[in-house]
Amino acid sequence: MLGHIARRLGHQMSNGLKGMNLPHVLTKETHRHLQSPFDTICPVSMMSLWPFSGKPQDFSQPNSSWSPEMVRLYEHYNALCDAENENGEKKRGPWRKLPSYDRTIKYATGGVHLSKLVQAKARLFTRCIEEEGAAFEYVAFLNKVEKTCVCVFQAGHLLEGAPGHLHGGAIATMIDTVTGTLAGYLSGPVMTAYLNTNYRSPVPLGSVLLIHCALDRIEGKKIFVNCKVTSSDESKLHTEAAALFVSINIGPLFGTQS
Ligand SMILES: CCCCCCCC(=O)SCCNC(=O)CCNC(=O)[C@H](O)C(C)(C)COP(=O)(O)OP(=O)(O)OC[C@H]1O[C@@H](n2cnc3c(N)ncnc32)[C@H](O)[C@@H]1OP(=O)(O)O
Repeated sequence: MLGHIARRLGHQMSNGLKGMNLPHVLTKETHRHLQSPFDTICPVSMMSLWPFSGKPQDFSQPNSSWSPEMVRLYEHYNALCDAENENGEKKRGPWRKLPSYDRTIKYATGGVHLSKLVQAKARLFTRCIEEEGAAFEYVAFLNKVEKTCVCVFQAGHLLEGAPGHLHGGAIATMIDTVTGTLAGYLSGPVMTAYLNTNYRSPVPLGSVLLIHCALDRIEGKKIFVNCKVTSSDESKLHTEAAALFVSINIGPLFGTQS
């Protein structure tokens, strides 16, 4: 959700804004992002990545735990990121693969409720387990034309709820993550106000799922997003959800009201 700000901040810092008040920069970024929701999406290789310590790991790249179905779907959506024009030349398609790191803004100050120790150890919930394949393996793609996001998700063995099946909270976590990512790319920093989830059929552990999210509407500060979780061939509906995100001023998260 805040990854775009980290990337943009990196660009600004490399251009000599070091020492600027961070919340002030972030607020400016929020406004800039609101005006131009998609132009911050760029390939990882082109990003300036301060405030990460070095080049952060993109966890949404294939690893050895990914099943053939997971890899197939990754390659399918990855291929949609490139398109050909009528002359057969390659150009960027409407889809973008979104990188996924284990933190958003690694060295940002603040987290007003956190001790420095906790702050230093903080990790994005879905990226907090180091064993590949054990929990949340996923990759998300964003379609800037359709204002949709699709996530390919492989549910690992540490996510058990009912015996042999995926925990409902883990499903909700992924829905929150993907709908929140879409809302964030559309409107800048947001927080989940509600997430209404209907579980239609249980998900066997180890399954590969598709999580399709689409913008429903934006009303002022409110971004409404709907979501469907299906089997990888889309024949079985597992979960439906409707989420409301509210645009926020992220200053308070960093210890200031401005
Ligand atoms: C890359 C990874 C992405 C991961 C994404 C994960 C995102 C998260 O999980 S965030 C964590 C969970 N969410 C939270 O902790 C949020 C806690 N709640 C809050 O902070 C606030 O209530 C917040 C920000 C949602 C709204 O507060 P605030 O900005 O003051 O909004 P407020 O002015 O009260 O309301 C704005 C509008 O939203 C509406 N609204 C706010 N909350 C709700 C709600 N729960 N239900 C319905 N409508 C609501 C209000 O009625 C109002 O509508 P209108 O403009 O039509 O009058």
